[in-house]
Amino acid sequence: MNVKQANLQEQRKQLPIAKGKDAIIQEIRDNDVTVLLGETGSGKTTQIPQYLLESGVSGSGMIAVTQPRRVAATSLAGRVALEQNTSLGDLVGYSVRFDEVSSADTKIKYVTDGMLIRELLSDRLLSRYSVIIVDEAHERTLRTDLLISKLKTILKARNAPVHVDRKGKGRASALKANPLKVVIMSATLDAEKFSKFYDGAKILYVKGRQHPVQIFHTASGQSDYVDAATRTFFQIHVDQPPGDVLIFLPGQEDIESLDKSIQVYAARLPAEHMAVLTCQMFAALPPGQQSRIFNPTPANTRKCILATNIAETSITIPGIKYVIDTGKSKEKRFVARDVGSGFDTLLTGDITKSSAMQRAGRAGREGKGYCFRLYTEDAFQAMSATSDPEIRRCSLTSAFLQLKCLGEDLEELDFMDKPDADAVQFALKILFLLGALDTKKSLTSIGRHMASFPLEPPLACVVLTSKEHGCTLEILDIVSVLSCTSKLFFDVSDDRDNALEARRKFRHSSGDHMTILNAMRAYQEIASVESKGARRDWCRKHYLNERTLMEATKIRDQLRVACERIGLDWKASCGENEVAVLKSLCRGLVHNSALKQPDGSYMQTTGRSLVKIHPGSALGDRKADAIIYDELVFTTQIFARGVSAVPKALFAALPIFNRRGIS
Ligand SMILES: Nc1ncnc2c1ncn2[C@@H]1O[C@H](COP(=O)(O)OP(=O)(O)OP(=O)(O)O)[C@@H](O)[C@H]1O
Repeated sequence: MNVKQANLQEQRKQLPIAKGKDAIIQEIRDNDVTVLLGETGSGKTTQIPQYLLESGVSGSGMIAVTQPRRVAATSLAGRVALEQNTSLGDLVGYSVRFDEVSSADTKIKYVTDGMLIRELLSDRLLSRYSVIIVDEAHERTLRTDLLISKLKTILKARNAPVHVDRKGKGRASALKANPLKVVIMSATLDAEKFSKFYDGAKILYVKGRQHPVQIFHTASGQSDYVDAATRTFFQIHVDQPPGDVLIFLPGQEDIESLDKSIQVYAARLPAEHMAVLTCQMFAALPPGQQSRIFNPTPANTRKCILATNIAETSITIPGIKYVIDTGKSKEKRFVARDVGSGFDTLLTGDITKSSAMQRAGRAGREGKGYCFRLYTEDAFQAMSATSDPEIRRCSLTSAFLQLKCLGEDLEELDFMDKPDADAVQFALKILFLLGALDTKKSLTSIGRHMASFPLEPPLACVVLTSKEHGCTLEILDIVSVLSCTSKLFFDVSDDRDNALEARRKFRHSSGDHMTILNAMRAYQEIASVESKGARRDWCRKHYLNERTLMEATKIRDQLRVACERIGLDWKASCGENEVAVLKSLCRGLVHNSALKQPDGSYMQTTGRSLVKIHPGSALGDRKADAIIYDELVFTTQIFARGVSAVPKALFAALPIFNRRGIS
C-alpha cells in the first residue's frame, strides 16, 4: 500500500462513524429497513456502502446510493473509488441522466434518485440491488418520495416470509433468495416519521462530527444580503488565516452580481494580500463547469465558491474552511389558480433550520470550520424545521405518467405525505389533454411513448406530434433548447439595444420558438466549420449563451436516439414551413395557451387567469389572436414566457375544444 492509500485508510478510521462500524453493520444485517441519522461529515455517505460491501452484507447484489443531485453522485463515486483504490467505473461507479460510468464489476453505484426511478420501468423489483441506500432523504424531493413509497412495495414482494410446505420444510421463493435491504440516511431527518412509514423501522444515531464548526450570527437582520456577503467575505479575506470560502445565495443572478463585486474589490486590495479566485456553482451550469469547484486551489490564493443550495448537501469540497450563509434560497412551488389549473414557479424565501445546518456542515470536513450566518440567532430559531415535501408543492404531471407506466396510480399509492388534491387534478387534466390518458384514466399507447422520452410530458407530446406534420428535425432542435438548464438568450439589461440588434437576424415574426430554431440552425452551421474559439466569439457577438447551445446539441442527440427506439424518423424536415412546427407545438402546449380578449389582454384557455406576454419575447408588440407559451412566471403579474403567435384556427382541432373533460 502506498503512502497516499495508507493515509486515506487512516482517515477512514478516524471518522466518527468508524467507532460504530460493527454495531451498524449488525443492525443493518438484522433489519430490512434501517433509518440512520448522523451529523454532517460523520461519514455516512462514503463509509456505509463500503462497510456493507466489505462485511458481505450486500452479498452478490449491488449497492445503490441515491443522491438528489448529479454533482453529489459523481463526486462521491470518485471519492469512494479512491478509498477502494480502484478506477472509477470498476468496483465503484455512478449513473446520472445522460452519463453512466459503471461496468459488470460495479458493486457500489451512486445514482440520482431519478435514475433509479427510471430503472424501475425495466426492472420493477430493482432485483440487481441487494441494498438501496436513500441518502439525504430529508430533502423530500418528489423522486425521493416516489422511491420511498415504491421501496415499501418492493420490500414486501422481495422479502415475503418463507413459505412452509406440509412437511415443514422451508421453501424460499426465488425472490426470497434475493432479499432487499433499505437504509434511509440524513443528518437532519425526522427519523420517527420515516421509521413509522416503514412499520417501525430501526433508528440508529451516529454521534459526533470529526471537526467542530463555529457558528456566528449577525446582531441585526440584513436587508441587502449580497452587500452583507461581500463585506463578510472581505473581513474573512483580510483578517483570517488561509482557507477557501463557500457562499450560499438563492440564485444565478445574485451569484453573478456578487462575483462581479468581489472581483472589483479584490483587484483594489494591496498586493500583499492573497489573490482571490471566484468560482460559480448553480444548476444551470453544465456538469463540466460545476466540477471546477473541486479543482485544487492555486498557491497563495483564496478560492471563493458562490453557490445555490445545489452545494448544500452531501458534497465535500476540499479546502473549504469558511461558509457564509445568506439564509435565502429559491424553491419551486406549484401555484394553483383555479381547480385543475396552475403552474410551477420559483420563489425566493427564507431557508429552513435543516438547510442552515447542512450549509454549516460544508465547513469542518477537513479541519475546524467557521460558518457566518447573515441573519440573527432569533431568525434561525424562528425558521421552520424542514421544508414542505416537493410532493405537496410541485407539478405532478411527469410523476403521474411514470407511475401509470408502472401500472400504479398516484392517487392510490402509499406516500409519506399525500399529494395535494388540486395538483393531482391538474396533472390528470394535462395528461388527458395530451392524450396520454383516456377518459377512463387509463394509459394510452401515446402516453407510454411519451414516458420513454427523458422530457416533461408536454414536450414529449410535441415530439410525437411532429411525426404527423413531418417536422421532427426542427422540433428536436427547439425542444432540446427548451430542455436546457440555462437560457439561450442572455438577459442583458445594461446593453439591451445592442443585444436586440445583434439577435435581430434570428428573430421570427411568429415569436420565440421559431426564433430559437433560427439561432440553433445558425449555431450548427458555424459549429460545423469553425474552430472552438471562433464559435465562442460568434456566440458572444450575438449575445447567445454558448453553454446552452452545447448542452442543447447533446440533448438533441439523446432525443434522436430515443426517437429511433420507437421508430420515429427524426430526419423528417418541413424546411421553412413554420405552420407545421407551430401545429406540433400547439398540440403539446395546449394547456399553455391563451386567447386575446377585446381589451387586448390574454386569458388562459384552461384557467381564468389573465397573462401578459413577457417583455423579452421575440413577439414584441405584435398582438396575436391566440398564443402558446412555455411557462408562466409570477413576479408583479403573471407573465407568459417563450411565446408564439398561432392562428386561432389551429386551436379548433385541439382536444381541449372538442372533447369532454373528465371528472
Ligand atoms: N472528496 C473528498 N475529499 C476529501 N475528503 C473527503 C471527500 N469526501 C469525503 N471526505 C471526507 O470524508 C468525510 C465524510 O464524508 P461523507 O460524505 O461520508 O459524510 P456524511 O456523513 O455523509 O456527510 P453529509 O451528511 O454532509 O452528506 C468528510 O467530512 C471528509 O473529511
